[in-house]
Amino acid sequence: MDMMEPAPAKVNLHLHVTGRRSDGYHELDSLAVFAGASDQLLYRPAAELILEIQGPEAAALFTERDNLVLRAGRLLADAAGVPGRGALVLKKALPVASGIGGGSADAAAALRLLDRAWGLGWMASAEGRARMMALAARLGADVPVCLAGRPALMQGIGETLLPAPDLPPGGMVLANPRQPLATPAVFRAREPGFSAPAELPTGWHDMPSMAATLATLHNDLEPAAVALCPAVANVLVALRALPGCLLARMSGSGATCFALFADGQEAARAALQLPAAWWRWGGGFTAGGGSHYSPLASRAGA
Ligand SMILES: C[C@](O)(CO)[C@H](O)COP(=O)(O)OP(=O)(O)OC[C@H]1O[C@@H](n2ccc(N)nc2=O)[C@H](O)[C@@H]1O
Ligand SMILES: Nc1ncnc2c1ncn2[C@@H]1O[C@H](COP(=O)(O)OP(=O)(O)OP(=O)(O)O)[C@@H](O)[C@H]1O
Repeated sequence: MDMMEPAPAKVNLHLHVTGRRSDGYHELDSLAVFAGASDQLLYRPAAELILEIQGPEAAALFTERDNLVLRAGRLLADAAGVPGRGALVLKKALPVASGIGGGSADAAAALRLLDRAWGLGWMASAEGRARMMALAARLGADVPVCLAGRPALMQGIGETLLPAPDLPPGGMVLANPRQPLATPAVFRAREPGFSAPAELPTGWHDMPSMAATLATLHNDLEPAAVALCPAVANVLVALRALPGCLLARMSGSGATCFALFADGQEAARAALQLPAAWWRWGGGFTAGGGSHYSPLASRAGA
C-alpha cells in the first residue's frame, strides 16, 4: 500500500521586496496561503531512492537533472544517517516555474512523507521540526512555508514564518498562460527600490474586507514579470473581468495570477470561463495538506 502526501500550490497574496542581502537574495514580506490545486507524492519501499514523474504537467520535468524531490530525499537521509531508500511517484499537476512554488511544495512533501516512511518521527517533536525547517531552508526560499503547509507571513528570504491573520472562508481562481518564468530572471529585472512591510490586521471576517486590505498592497515582482512575459497582463485583465472577482494579482515571480472570490463554488465556475489553452484552477482555500504543523513564531502586536 502506497503512502501519499499532497503538495499544494502556494499563493503569495502580497509580495513586498523589503531589502537585499549581500549575497544577492532579497528580503521579502509576503502573506502566503495554499490553494486546493496540488501535486501528489507517493512512496513504496524499494532497494534504492528512485523517482517516477507522472501527470498532466510531468513532461516539463523529464529533462530535469536534479529534481527537488530527490534532493530533499538525499538531504534528509544524510542528515538522519539512514540509507534513504524508496520508490517515489510524483503526480505533477501544477505548472513548472510558475510562481506557485510547485517544486518547493514537492520538496516539502518529500520531507514530510519520508519522515513517516523512514520512521524518523522528526515532525512529531519541536526539536525535530526545527531540524526539518533548517533542511527545508537549504532546499529553497519557498520550501519552509511549504513544509509548514498552512497560511503564514513570510519574512527574511522566506525562512522566517509568522502567523497569518485569521483568514475568511472564500474562493480562489488560479490562471497561468503556459509560459514558464524563471525566478532569478524576474528578481534581476525588478526596478530598484524597496517597499515597507505590510501592516495587516489580526484577521478578516469576510473576503471583501480581506480584498480591500490587499488592494492597498502589491506584488513588487509583477511589473518585471509583465515586462518579461506580457501574457501576464492579459491574464490579469481576464481575471478582473470574471463575475464576482474581488481582487486579482500575480503570485510569487509569476506567471500564475490569482483572483479572490466570496466562495469556492463561485470560483470553480469562474475558472471555466477562462481560455482553455491556459492552465486554470478554481476552488477554496485550504489549510495546507497532510501532516502540517505550526512552527510559527509570534508576530509583533498579533
Ligand atoms: C518569489 C517567491 O516565490 C516568493 O514566495 C520565492 O521567494 C522564491 O522562492 P524559490 O523559488 O524557492 O527561490 P530559490 O530557489 O531559493 O531561489 C531562486 C532564485 O531566486 C532569487 N531569490 C529567491 C528568493 C529570495 N528571497 N530572493 C531572491 O533573490 C535568487 O536569485 C535565487 O537564486
Ligand atoms: N519537482 C519539481 N517541480 C517543479 N520544478 C522543479 C522540480 N524539481 C526541480 N525543479 C526545478 O525548479 C524550477 C522552479 O520550479 P517551480 O515550479 O518550483 O517554480 P516556481 O513555481 O516559480 O517557484 P516559486 O514560486 O517558489 O518561485 C523549475 O524550472 C525546475 O527546473
